[in-house]
Amino acid sequence: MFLRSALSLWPLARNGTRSYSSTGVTKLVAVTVDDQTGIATVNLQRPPVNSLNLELLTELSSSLTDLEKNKSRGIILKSYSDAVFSAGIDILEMYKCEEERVTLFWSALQEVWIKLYGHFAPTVACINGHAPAGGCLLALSCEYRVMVKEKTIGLNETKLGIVAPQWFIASLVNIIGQRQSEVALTTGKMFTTEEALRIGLVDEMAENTEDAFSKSLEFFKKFKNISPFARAQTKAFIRESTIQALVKNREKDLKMFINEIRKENVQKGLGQYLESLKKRKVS
Ligand SMILES: CC/C=C\C/C=C\CCC/C=C/CC(=O)SCCNC(=O)CCNC(=O)[C@H](O)C(C)(C)COP(=O)(O)OP(=O)(O)OC[C@H]1O[C@@H](n2cnc3c(N)ncnc32)[C@H](O)[C@@H]1OP(=O)(O)O
Repeated sequence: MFLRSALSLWPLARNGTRSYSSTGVTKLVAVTVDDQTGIATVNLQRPPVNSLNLELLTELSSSLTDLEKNKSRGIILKSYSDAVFSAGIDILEMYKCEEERVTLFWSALQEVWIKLYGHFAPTVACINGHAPAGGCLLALSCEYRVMVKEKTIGLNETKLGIVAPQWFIASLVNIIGQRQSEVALTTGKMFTTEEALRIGLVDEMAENTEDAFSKSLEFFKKFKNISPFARAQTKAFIRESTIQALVKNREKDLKMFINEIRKENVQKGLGQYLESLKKRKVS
């Protein structure tokens, strides 16, 4: 009954799923909701590597708001690409950036993290490709991670000469603990899927995207006999202090980000990193 009335808020059904985008035109984020289960698939689709720019984050943020309003039964976050889940922040948002745009950009990233980390329904990252830095952050924000074999994941910020903000760090520490996080963050370690599974950074390994998706769906079955309210409130209690640490310091965090990326040595490093990306290829 509850499911029916919640789902009736969604746009027209098509082949057992409902698709929508908050702008009415699907662009960088496509959301489909399964009619039977009420589970939403949020597909990131910004070629070539789903790097996170202002437009993608703004769409993702409003999709998350819609899913919260429409009482989705769960979210699977995945990529349109079998190669890359998300390449993290679009370096062009940090390199030679205008103050107004970078302010909007960082605020949108904060907003997405707050909404995803605190989403009331169960969330799964179906990591069907590489997930460095901001890509890893999105995966860490979910409750469960299924990752396709032979990909890589990690917070590699120090390799770019930048510092992962406290909320990135907290998201990692809450999953793999302080010691493992310290080593990983200070060395900018990118874990293979197999390594990530061993340290609990991901929960399951999959053969391919299809396998990852079906394993992601299985996660929701764990809550079949659990009260949705009890589940959601427990999640909120567990995550509250981590979320509040950013919510209370958003302005300070924004200023720190802008100060940091404006430094001459950081700008130089980002420029060199962009150049090196253009020269190299990952198999
Ligand atoms: C005191 C502290 C206080 C505050 C904090 C201050 C500071 C800042 C914290 C900021 C946090 C940043 C987090 C980030 O997310 S930074 C981004 C890090 N991302 C990466 O390092 C990933 C880089 N990319 C890759 O490793 C590979 O591209 C990848 C493995 C994802 C995919 O490889 P593949 O071979 O499939 O593709 P490529 O040929 O490499 O790439 C295709 C084209 O895309 C361009 N590209 C890739 N990644 C990015 C990116 N992140 N931003 C912009 N552009 C990107 C790449 O150059 C290719 O372009 P073309 O050559 O085709 O033009």
